[in-house]
Parts: sequence; C-alpha cells; structure tokens
Amino acid sequence: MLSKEIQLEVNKGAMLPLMEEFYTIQGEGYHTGTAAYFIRIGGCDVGCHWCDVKESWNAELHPPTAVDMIVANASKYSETVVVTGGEPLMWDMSLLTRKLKENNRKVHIETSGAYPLSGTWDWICLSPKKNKLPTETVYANAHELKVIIHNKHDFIFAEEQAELVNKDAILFLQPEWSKKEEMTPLIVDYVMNSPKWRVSLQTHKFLNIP
Ligand SMILES: C[S@@+](CC[C@H](N)C(=O)[O-])C[C@H]1O[C@@H](n2cnc3c(N)ncnc32)[C@H](O)[C@@H]1O
Ligand SMILES: Nc1nc2[nH]cc(C(=O)O)c2c(=O)[nH]1
Ligand code: SF4
Ligand SMILES: [Mg+2]
Repeated sequence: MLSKEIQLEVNKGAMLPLMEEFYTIQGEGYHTGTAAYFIRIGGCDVGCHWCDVKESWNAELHPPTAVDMIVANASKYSETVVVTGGEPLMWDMSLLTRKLKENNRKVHIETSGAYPLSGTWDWICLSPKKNKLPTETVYANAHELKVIIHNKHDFIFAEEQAELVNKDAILFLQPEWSKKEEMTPLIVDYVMNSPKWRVSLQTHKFLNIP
C-alpha cells in the first residue's frame, strides 16, 4: 500500500510506477531503426495472454518515481523518448509529457488505447486489443495502428480496427513473437494483396537488444 501522500502524487501524474528505462533502438512500427530512450511504466489490466512483458502488469511491484527524475534521466540520452508499459494511459500522462516537451524531447507512446488519451504526443502508436477495445480519443489521434497477428482471425480484427482509426493513421501488421514462423508468411501474402498495410517486426529481438 502506498502512503496517502504518494498516492496523491500518483493520482495527479507527478509520480509514476517506473518499471525500467533504457536507451535502445525502436524495434517496431513506423520509427523502426531509430535511437530512442524507453520509459516503461508499470500497471496493465488488459491481459493479453501472449504479452511479452507480463512482469509489468502489477503496478504495486514498481516504485512510484518522480516525473522530474524520469525527465532529467531521459533527457541525458536521446532526442526521442518512447513511453510504454504496461499500459501508460492508465495514468495521467499530462505532466510527464509537458515536462519532456519543455526539455525539447520528441515524445512517443506505445498504447493499447484502452484508456482515454492524456498527455501531448508527437507520435501515438495504437496497438488495439480484443479484450479491452480502444477509446474514441485514441482512435482519433493515433499516428499508426499496429495490430498483432497471433492467429488467422486477427486479420479480420485488423480490418475492423482500420475502419475505426482516423484515416491518416499508417497501418501495420506485426506477428506475435511465439507464432512468427507460422504467421509471418501469411502477413507477407496479406500485405501484397492489400498494400494499405505494412509489415512490422520486433527487430530488437533479432538484434538481441532491449
Ligand atoms: C508490451 S506493449 C506495452 C504498451 C501497450 N500496453 C500496448 O499493448 O500497446 C508494447 C508493444 O508490444 C506489442 N507486443 C506485446 N507482446 C507481443 C508479442 N508477444 N509479440 C508481438 N508484439 C507484442 C504490443 O502489442 C505493443 O504494440
Ligand atoms: N527496442 C524496443 N522497441 C520497442 N518498441 C516497442 C516496445 C515496447 O515494448 O513498447 C519496444 C521494446 O521493448 N524495445
Ligand atoms: S495491453 Fe500491452 S502491456 Fe497490457 S497485456 Fe497487452 S501487450 Fe501487455
Ligand atoms: Mg517490447
């Protein structure tokens, strides 16, 4: 249990449960291959059975950390900061993004969109999940839609989500890691038949970097 004082700081987004932070190469989606500092915020209740960071789910395991400290650290490393999780939109992102912008950072988010949008973002990557669908604010503001393909039915889900996202969003299909041998050839065929989609791979896992 957090003390009342710390809980208040978390509620207003002045402290966030920080799981880890690392400087690496963006492995996925539109900005693949570019250097970025990642901030991983704990807490997620979406429950994807194939999630590759289940350790992030329980927010109580990750220490509430002052946003000022997160921003000071991140700004040392990279022009671009990617906020991920867990599900970062479970928390109020306003203060974190305002302070990163004051430090002239480009601020990106990786989100399932399951909670309303908070914060000001240069790039929003929406990766929608069937178990807890995105909110309207995230569909309206996403710059890219990245749908994970774990089985054949996920192509139908991808088309449904493409109808709901704003028309400027760039569309990606990304194989779920444990099914990549089976799903990647299907994605390749799918994209050649329906070239509004692009392929996204988790390239950091091939490079053995975080
Ligand atoms: C761990 S999530 C954290 C951010 C947010 N909760 C979300 O799901 O977008 C970061 C990205 O990794 C993707 N991802 C998670 N597990 C994956 C897996 N096993 N294979 C492929 N992509 C995965 C998610 O869909 C998301 O795009
Ligand atoms: N290199 C690298 N790129 C990423 N793109 C999205 C990631 C995430 O977990 O949100 C991720 C990650 O964990 N590592
Ligand atoms: S929404 Fe993101 S963090 Fe949460 S379970 Fe799904 S992939 Fe993992
Ligand atoms: Mg990851």
